[in-house]
Amino acid sequence: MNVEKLYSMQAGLDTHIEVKHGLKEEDLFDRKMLALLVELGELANETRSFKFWSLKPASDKEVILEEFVDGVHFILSLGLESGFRYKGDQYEKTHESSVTEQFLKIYGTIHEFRTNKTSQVYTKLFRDYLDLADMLGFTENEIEQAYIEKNEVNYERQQKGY
Ligand SMILES: O=c1ccn([C@H]2C[C@H](O)[C@@H](COP(=O)(O)OP(=O)(O)OP(=O)(O)O)O2)c(=O)[nH]1
Repeated sequence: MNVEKLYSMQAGLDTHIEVKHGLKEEDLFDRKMLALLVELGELANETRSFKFWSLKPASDKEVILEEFVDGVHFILSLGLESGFRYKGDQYEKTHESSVTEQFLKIYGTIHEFRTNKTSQVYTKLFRDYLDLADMLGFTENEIEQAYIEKNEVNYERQQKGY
C-alpha cells in the first residue's frame, strides 16, 4: 500500500471540503475523532461480529470494505490534522483473538489518541486498524483500490451539494 499517495489524496480531499464549507481556519480534530468512532460503529454493524442475538450473516465483503475505507479516510485525515504520518515500516501483524475484541481495542486506541496525541499512539491506531483489515480478509491492495474509489465518490458528493 502506497501510504504516501493516500495521504496526498486525503490532503486534496480535505482541503476541497474545508474550502467549500469555509472551515480552513477551524480545528476539526474532535469532529474527525467522533467521525472515526461513528465509522467504526458502522463497520462493526456491517460485520455483525457482536450480534449474538441474530442469525443474519455479515454483509457482503464489498459493503464491509466500503465502510472500512471510510475509517481509513478519517485516520489519514487525523494524521494530517495533527502532523503525524504512518510510515509502514517494521509493521508486524498481530491481533486480538476475535474481531469483536479488535474493535474494542481500536475504540480504546482512539480514546488514547485523544488524551495522548503522539506519533506513537497515532502509529498504534493505524496498525490496529490494519490488523482489523487482515482479520476481515482485506489485502492492502484491496484497501488501496477501495480507498481510491471512495475518495472519488467523496468529490462527486461535494459537487452535488451533498
Ligand atoms: O474532512 C473530511 C470529511 C469527510 N471525509 C470523508 C470520509 C468518508 O469517506 C466520507 C464520510 O463518510 P460517509 O460517506 O459515510 O458520509 P455520511 O455523511 O455519513 O454518509 P451517509 O449520509 O450516506 O451515511 O467523507 C473526508 O475524507 N474528509
